[in-house]
Amino acid sequence: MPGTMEPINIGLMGLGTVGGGVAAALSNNAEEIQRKTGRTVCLRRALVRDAGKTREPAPPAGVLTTNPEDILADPEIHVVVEVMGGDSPAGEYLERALAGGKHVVTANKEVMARRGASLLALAQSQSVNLLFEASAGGGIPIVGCLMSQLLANDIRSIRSIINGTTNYILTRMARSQTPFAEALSEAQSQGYAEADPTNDVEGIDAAYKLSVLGSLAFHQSIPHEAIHTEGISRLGPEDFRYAAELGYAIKSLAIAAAQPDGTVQARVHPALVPEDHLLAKVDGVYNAVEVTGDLCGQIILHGQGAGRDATTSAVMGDILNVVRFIDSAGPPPLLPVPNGRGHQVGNSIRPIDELSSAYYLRLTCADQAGVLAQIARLLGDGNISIATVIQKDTDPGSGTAQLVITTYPSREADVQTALAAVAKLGVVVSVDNLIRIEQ
Ligand SMILES: NC(=O)C1=CN([C@@H]2O[C@H](COP(=O)(O)OP(=O)(O)OC[C@H]3O[C@@H](n4cnc5c(N)ncnc54)[C@H](OP(=O)(O)O)[C@@H]3O)[C@@H](O)[C@H]2O)C=CC1
Ligand SMILES: N[C@@H](CC=O)C(=O)O
Repeated sequence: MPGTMEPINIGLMGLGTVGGGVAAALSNNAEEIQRKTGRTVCLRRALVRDAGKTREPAPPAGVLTTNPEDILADPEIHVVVEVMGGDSPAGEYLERALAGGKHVVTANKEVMARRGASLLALAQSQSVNLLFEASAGGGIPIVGCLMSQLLANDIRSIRSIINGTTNYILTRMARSQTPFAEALSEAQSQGYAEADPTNDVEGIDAAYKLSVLGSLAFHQSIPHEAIHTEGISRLGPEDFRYAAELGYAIKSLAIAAAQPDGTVQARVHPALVPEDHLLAKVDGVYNAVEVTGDLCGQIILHGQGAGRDATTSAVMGDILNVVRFIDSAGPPPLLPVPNGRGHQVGNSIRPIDELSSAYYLRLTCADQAGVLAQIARLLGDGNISIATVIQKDTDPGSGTAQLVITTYPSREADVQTALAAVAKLGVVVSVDNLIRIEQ
C-alpha cells in the first residue's frame, strides 16, 4: 500500500456512462477529494473495449488501455473500480484484483448477485475492501444503509422500485401514452439502460439488485435464480387506463419479505399500487426502497436509480471510503461475508405459488349476457371472490368486449388453476393480463 504522502492510484475498468462520470469526478473534484481524504486520488489507467472511440472529455494521454493486465498486474494501482458490466470477464478481473491485494469498488449488480459471496470472502481473506453501493438503487445509499445503519434491525421486508429504465418506461406509458419501444429508446439514450435492455424490461436487473439487497437485509443468500421474475413487456396502454380508473398506478416492484416460518419471499413483477401510496408516486428514473425493520419501523429512501451523475455519486462515495480505510491503519474490513458471523448457511425462498394476493385480471370476452356469471362461477369454484368489475365495449360491432376484474386476496396457485379453466370457456376470447395488486 502507498505511503501516507503518496497518491492512491485508480484502475478504472470501463469508461462508458458510469466510468465517464467517475473519471470526470476524479478530475473535477480532485481538490475536494484531497481536502476530504488528505490524499491525491489519481486515475492511472482506464480499460475499454475500443480505444479508437471518440470520448467526451478525451481521457489524458496514456490512460486508455484495452489490456486488463495494465491494471491487474500494475503494483502501483491500489484500487480497481469496475464499471464494465456483465458477469464475465468482469467477475474474473475482480477475482484477480482482490487476490492481488487490490481494493475493489464495483457498480456491477450481476457480478455481485452471481459471485458476491465468493468475492466478499476473498476480499476478507486478503484484508482488502470490496464496496458495491452503486450495484443497487443508483444514487440511493441503500447498500451502505443495510450494511451499517440498519444492521441492528430485524428486517421484515423490502418493497422497492429498483430499475430506473423500467420505471421511466412505465411513467411515460402512464402519463403520455408513449409507446413502449419509444420510451425504452429514450431511456437508452439517457444512459439508464443496461447494455442488453432485456435485463431491464424483463426484470432480470431488478432481480440481481434484489438478490444483493435481500442477502444484506436477511443475512442469508437470496440467489437471483430463486427470485420469481416477471417483466413489463406484456403491459398494454389499456392496463394503465383501467388501473387509473380503479385508483391504482402500475409499477414494477421488487419485494423481499420475511415469512413467519423463517423463509423469505422474493419476487419482481409489475403490480397495481394504490395511487396514494408513496411507491405509486415514484416517477421517471427515480427509484425508492421501503425498508421495514423491527426497530426503525418503515423507512423510504428515494432518489435517482440510474444515470451518470447519480451512479457516480455512489461509486465515488465507495472510492473515498476505500481511501479512508487505507489510511485508517485499523482492523481488516468488516464485510458482509456469507456464512460468516450472523449469516445463515443455505437459503429458503418461499415458492410464489404460496403467495396470497389480490389480482387485476383483464379478459376479452364475447359481448353477450351471462359471460360474467360464468367467469364468476369458475373463479368461485377456485375460492376466488371478485371485488370489482369494469365492462367495456371497446370495439363496437366486433362482438367482443373487455372485462376487467379485481379479486380479493387469493392463493397464486388457486388463481392460476382457476384462470386455466376460465381460458377454456368458449365465451372467453383471450386472457390479456393478470397483475398482482400490492396494498
Ligand atoms: N448506467 C447506469 O445508470 C448504471 C449502471 N450501473 C452499472 O454500471 C456498470 C457500467 O454501466 P454503464 O456505464 O451504463 O455501461 P456502458 O455500456 O456505458 O459502459 C461500459 C464500459 O465498459 C467497457 N467494456 C465493456 N466490456 C468490456 C470488456 N470486455 N473489456 C474492456 N472494456 C469493456 C466499455 O468499453 P467501450 O467504451 O470501448 O465500449 C465501456 O467503456 C454496469 O455494471 C451497470 O449495470 C449501475 C447503476 C446505474
Ligand atoms: N439499467 C439500470 C441501471 C442502474 O442500475 C436501471 O435502469 O436501473
